[in-house]
Amino acid sequence: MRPVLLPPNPVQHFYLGGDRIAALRGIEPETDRQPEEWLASTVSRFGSDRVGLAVTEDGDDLRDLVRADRAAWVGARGGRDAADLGILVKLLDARQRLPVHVHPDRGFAASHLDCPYGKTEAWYVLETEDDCAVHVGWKRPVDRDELDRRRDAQDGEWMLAHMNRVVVRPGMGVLVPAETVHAIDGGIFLAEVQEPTDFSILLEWSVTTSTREESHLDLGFDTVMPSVSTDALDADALDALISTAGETPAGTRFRSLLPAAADPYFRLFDAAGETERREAGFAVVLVSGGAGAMVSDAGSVEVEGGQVYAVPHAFGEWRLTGDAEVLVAAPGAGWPITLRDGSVR
Ligand SMILES: O=P(O)(O)OC[C@H]1O[C@](O)(CO)[C@@H](O)[C@@H]1O
Repeated sequence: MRPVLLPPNPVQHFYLGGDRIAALRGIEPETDRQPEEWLASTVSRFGSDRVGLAVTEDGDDLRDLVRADRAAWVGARGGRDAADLGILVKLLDARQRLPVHVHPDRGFAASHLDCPYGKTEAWYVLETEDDCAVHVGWKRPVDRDELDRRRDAQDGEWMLAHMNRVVVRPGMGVLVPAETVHAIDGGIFLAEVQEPTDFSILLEWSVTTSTREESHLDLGFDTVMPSVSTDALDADALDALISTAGETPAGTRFRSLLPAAADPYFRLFDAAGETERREAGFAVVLVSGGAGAMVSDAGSVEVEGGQVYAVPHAFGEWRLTGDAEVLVAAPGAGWPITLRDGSVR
């Protein structure tokens, strides 16, 4: 089985952006609020059963292809359901600051949302304007009642002033554990790898087209606020969430781009040129530049900058030839066993 080419799959959203995705993927944005593309997604937006789903060039839902031949796509038993690929990959092209928001962990999702995944996520910075930052975790512990009041007053300035501000550069990776407050400045273009859900708690809906009623997962703030951490994320803990491997050029080895703490959830690598062989396994490949081929015993696929592929396990071990550069996203180490054994929160 060979990798499947995926046409652009832009997603309309509640924040501005999308021109850099359009340029990379060779499309005209339909609106100025098209800031995300969901790559190889077999999950849809919260509240929708279609938006976000990847469709192949032949018009098939990737979800249906995976369901029909799970062993070939995933090569392992288990997962949330027959279409589960263990990760969701997005391009995220912000032209305004994203709202301060939070995602639940697996325990909360299991007990309130009937889902074994939470939404731990990680960002890999592709491009940024000067002095753009991400905002991750609280600098000091915050009081829960005060946070409720600031949320009700939509006091985003207070929230940001209490959060860690990290100026980013291309090639930086940032892991955002579930329950951690976060926001992304306008001007940043990144690849995001996350657990395959769309569970968000918006603390600051007023800078978006979203409403308060759309901000608490239909569960009410009283229910969701306990999954918003009010603890401090201190300097050492923040350091452990940041990687800088990608600030030097990609080489012929598949190089891990995210902090080690991301490994149980998802992995992201880059490589370029005539690469070493990569193990078999489901992967999402973004060709970030150049041209070449993905080659395995199952065949060869010509690739060029701007393309996205879903690579099935049954493609086997593969390598890159030519002068293409790729980003490769893969499920976490030990997945899907880790989904049920309670070792990942
Ligand atoms: O999860 P929401 O509410 O769509 O938030 C907007 C975006 O923010 C992110 O969580 C990044 O912080 C994206 O995964 C998401 O699409």
